[in-house]
Amino acid sequence: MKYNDSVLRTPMVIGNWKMNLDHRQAGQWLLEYSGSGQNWARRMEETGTVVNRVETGVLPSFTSLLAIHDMARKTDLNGELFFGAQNVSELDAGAYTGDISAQMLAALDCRYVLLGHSEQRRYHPEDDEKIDRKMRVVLDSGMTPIVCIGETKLGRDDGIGIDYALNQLVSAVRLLSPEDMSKVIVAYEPVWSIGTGTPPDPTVIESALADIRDFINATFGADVAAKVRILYGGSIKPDNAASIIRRYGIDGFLVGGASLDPTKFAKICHRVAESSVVRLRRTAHTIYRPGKRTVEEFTDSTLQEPYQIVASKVAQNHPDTMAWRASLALAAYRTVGFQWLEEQAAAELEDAADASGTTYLGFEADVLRDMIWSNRLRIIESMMKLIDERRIRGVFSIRQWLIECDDSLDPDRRHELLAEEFANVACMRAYGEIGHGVDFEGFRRPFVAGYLLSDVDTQNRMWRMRGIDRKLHRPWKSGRLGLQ
Ligand SMILES: O=C[C@H](O)COP(=O)(O)O
Repeated sequence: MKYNDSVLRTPMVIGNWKMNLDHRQAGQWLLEYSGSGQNWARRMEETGTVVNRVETGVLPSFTSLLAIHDMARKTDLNGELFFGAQNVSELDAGAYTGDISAQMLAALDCRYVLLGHSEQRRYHPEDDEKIDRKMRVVLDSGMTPIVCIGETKLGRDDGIGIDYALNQLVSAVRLLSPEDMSKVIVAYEPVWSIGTGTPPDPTVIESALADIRDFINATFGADVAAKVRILYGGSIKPDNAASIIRRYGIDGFLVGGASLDPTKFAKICHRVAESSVVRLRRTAHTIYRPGKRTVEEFTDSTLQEPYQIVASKVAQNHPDTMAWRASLALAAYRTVGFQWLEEQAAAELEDAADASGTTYLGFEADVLRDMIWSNRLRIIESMMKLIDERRIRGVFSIRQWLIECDDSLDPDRRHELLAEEFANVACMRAYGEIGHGVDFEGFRRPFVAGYLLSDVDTQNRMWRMRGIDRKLHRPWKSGRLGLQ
């Protein structure tokens, strides 16, 4: 598995209350959140939706920390909602009027300490050197630093957005060992998006976070890069959370304004939990091509005889179109390297002895599906190669992704569809049903489509895979964002 695979990390949502909510208001917030906030989790459990756990936490002011600490114990939120501080002194103890030490925060059971927030950098003499010392004391006290980085509007206009943020990260983590670094959380917050209601385009966030993770990989190695959670912060609201979290490699949010309202905060957590379903299991069901939303359209425009006829026949025989979408999906898998999928599945199967379930090419269906999922980046790379060689054309994607992309769906409906999609194993069933009558080799070369199990921006990913210098990639400047 690759270090940039989101499935490796638990997503998280952290509310930064800044200088808001005194200790009484904080108590009230907690009561309201424990009512509204937890309902979504229960609802998802009741409907049988498997969700990845979302780690949630708040960063109250120093004066509210004790109240949150005590209240969390009294409500059923203990262990469900964590908390931390918005800053800390880099010094241990002594005559430092107005400072709060890491030891004091640890004694309050703080889990996180926010470091280097742009408002601290702006309104206080918070510099990179101080931040790296703070990082040390926080880690030594057993807490988790959340280090904020992000460019100003000036940096963005100059086209040095992510480089500016990366420089901040370089100095914040320069004293850390790989082991220390793996405990750190990074929050990318472009300063110009904080409190403005205008986050960057999701594809830009995705690209920035990928650059940050690439840097961590290059500096600390792939194991560390796979563990570090990278959050986005800046104007996150319930309305935009879903479209951002579904992008590749985004591990959650640092939420300011919206976290002051417990209901909004809970909704954001809900959106992240829903997305985590998709992040965990993106089974393949759909052939999709931009502008051609249905499989029928895709087939009519892309497949040639005799394969078009085969596909249409399958469709007629399977009014549940999901089934034949799945057949095409599997044809695509087969196109790009079933051999290594089979090899890996075989290795897995040595441990999974139960051969009594549905089998596919001798493999237990769930095992094979998981193999496909966990190796999807490799599949994508193979597909990219085939696209480059012009051996396949079109774009291949997944039904969950389509559902998520469909802005006409209201959140409840989207949730229903995702749950339904997640629950079914049509992919494997369909193959079992129709596998005998279809000439998969026939599907192979001319058309079965290209971009597999991927929610990444095609253009960016291709560049990255080809090792193109990211400095040449200036989405900030050129305004060329997203899928071209
Ligand atoms: O720490 C949180 C960020 O500064 C984001 O604040 P915001 O959500 O109000 O834009």
